[in-house]
Amino acid sequence: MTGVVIAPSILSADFARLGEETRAMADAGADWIHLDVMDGHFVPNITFGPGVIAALRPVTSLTLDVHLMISPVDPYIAAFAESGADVITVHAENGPHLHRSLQAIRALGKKAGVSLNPATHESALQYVLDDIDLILVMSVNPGFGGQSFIPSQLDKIRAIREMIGRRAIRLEVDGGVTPLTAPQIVEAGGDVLVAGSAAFRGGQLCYADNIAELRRAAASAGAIAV
Ligand SMILES: O=C(CO)[C@@H](O)[C@H](O)COP(=O)(O)O
Repeated sequence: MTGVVIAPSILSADFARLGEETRAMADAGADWIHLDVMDGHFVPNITFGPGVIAALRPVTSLTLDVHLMISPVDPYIAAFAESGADVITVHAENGPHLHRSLQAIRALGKKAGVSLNPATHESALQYVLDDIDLILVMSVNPGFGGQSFIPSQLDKIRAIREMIGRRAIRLEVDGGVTPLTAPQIVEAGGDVLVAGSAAFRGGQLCYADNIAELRRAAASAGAIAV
């Protein structure tokens, strides 16, 4: 559980070359690959399904961190588990049976995550804390890359870090993560940084520098006031 994980979001990759982009990010020093699954219903955008994740599985041994922004989610959990996902995250806002979804993910041998939209209070996590491996704070409204970090989410990250206590739960933050916001996020308690635009900007020749810059920024947390 030590160290900050850098997880590039392939939402910002060149979709015509997803395999090559995933490999390039792995070679550039990424820790995990974050995959945003969107259905055009739970969020106003559509991306890809388990077939694409299954196609990327042989490309890298890095953790495939799958964020399901789909509703309903339960009928698709098994397909995403079979696709080779390592972590499967569902939304607390996604229906009345969050606990059941988390049980289903763990029963399939995968790590289970819960995500909260920016307007959702952290108390939604209270009764599932012993059923999860990861909490994902959306620091933008989900659907698109390139949005600005919503500062109010720093208080939520702090509150969730308190709630986690000594449990082995990763606290992931996604949306507007850049070398400027990363120190504040880590200072507040985030330990997995999902970055789309900041990781992929400039093309493949820049990926190693982009990852290194995010890592340096995360490591500088503590040297700043928030
Ligand atoms: O899930 C999402 C957006 O819904 C994110 O993973 C974005 O891909 C992050 O993009 P940037 O804000 O880092 O550009």
